[in-house]
Amino acid sequence: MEPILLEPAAKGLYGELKVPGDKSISHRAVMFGAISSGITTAKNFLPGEDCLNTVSCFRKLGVDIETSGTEVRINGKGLDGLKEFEGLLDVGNSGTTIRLMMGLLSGRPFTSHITGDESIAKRPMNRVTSPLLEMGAKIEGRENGKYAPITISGGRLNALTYSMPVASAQVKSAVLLAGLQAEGETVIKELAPTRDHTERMIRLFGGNVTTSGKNISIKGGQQLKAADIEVPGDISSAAFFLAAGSIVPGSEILLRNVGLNWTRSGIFDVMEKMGANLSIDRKEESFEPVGDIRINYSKLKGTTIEGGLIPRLIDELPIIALLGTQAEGETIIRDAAELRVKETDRIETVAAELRKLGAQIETTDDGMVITGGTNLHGGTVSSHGDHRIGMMLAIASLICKKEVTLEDPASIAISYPNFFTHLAKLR
Ligand SMILES: O=C(O)C1=C[C@@H](OP(=O)(O)O)[C@@H](O)[C@H](O)C1
Ligand SMILES: C=C(OP(=O)(O)O)C(=O)O
Repeated sequence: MEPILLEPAAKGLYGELKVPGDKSISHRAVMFGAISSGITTAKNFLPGEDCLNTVSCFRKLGVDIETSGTEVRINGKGLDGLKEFEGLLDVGNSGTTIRLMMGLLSGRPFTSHITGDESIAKRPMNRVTSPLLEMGAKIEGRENGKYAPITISGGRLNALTYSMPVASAQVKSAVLLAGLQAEGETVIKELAPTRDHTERMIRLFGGNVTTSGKNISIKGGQQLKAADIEVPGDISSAAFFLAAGSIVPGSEILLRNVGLNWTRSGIFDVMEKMGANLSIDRKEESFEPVGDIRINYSKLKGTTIEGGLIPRLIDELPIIALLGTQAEGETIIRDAAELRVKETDRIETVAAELRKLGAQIETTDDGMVITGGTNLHGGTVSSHGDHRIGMMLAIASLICKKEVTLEDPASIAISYPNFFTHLAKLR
């Protein structure tokens, strides 16, 4: 796709939006629908490229899945309904798809080959390979199973007690999906709480998983039953408009039906600490909490973001860095080395691209130090194929003195296909 020219905002952003369905929950709706028995329907499903790749992989594994816009119907035949696919299962750009599928396919009695794009080929898979090997799976990949393409010869698994070396919902979910098929009880010990959509979904599908402090346990041999799901709006997508509303003077934006799961809502803690004018109207809770969020422009102040807060806002750190450039004083991000192994090295990409617009950001091993109160000028920047970097830069362009040319804007469709239509609605 051609670069796109983005004009600064002439006035405040105003209006209301329903952001698309949550990416993490959409992936899991397809996966759990596929391994349960009966018809699962998901409404407000995210038709972004990552989730469509999950659909395509499960179709290849023999699951009948119908999609129509944001509605998906999955005809699950239980775990045994998955059939060997001799070709390549291609996850595209989606880390969630490859890592969760590795856990699931480790317990299936056939061989699977999983691959993805250039970015996936650079992301570490050993964090998943290693507990799965301990459970008895046979996994091969480049550099001793560290990188995709990955080949899994699945079969009987033994339960495992696993202390996670990183705070990662993808690793936790992969081990849970393997644990669901293993002999005995698998116990996962988390370093810090990470998103708990897998645990919630297992319960919604009639399974049993227990959480006690940082320990999560699951017994093998459970059969899951189909469920009907209404996917909440994605808080990680909402975050771009929360940021826009709080840095473009005169703005007032209402975001409806956004997921408010505590394990994902660290962005609220940070924005409140920065002095953002944010109010949340919580709705009655279903399997995931949802509500409406109103944001008004206000002056921000710098803050420090670290420790257990990081996994609760990991995907929001690029847009939080932009907030930091506009706040009074310094904003410091620490303990976020995980950013280096996302779609791009998000510490270096955020800093390099925002510097092109005039920001002052120093990178550290595990974060950034962002100087506040900087005026951004125009320029040419790139998403580097990373959807969150692309959206962050598009929001930055609103407060730039001159136009911004954004290269590789197509990547935004990975998680937010109608992002530019929504942005135009608010202008
Ligand atoms: O489980 C998930 O759906 C996700 C977990 C996070 O990754 P990690 O588990 O690698 O932290 C997050 O960054 C990703 O966007 C989605
Ligand atoms: C890191 C992300 O996704 P994934 O790991 O699924 O590629 C993301 O969406 O920001």
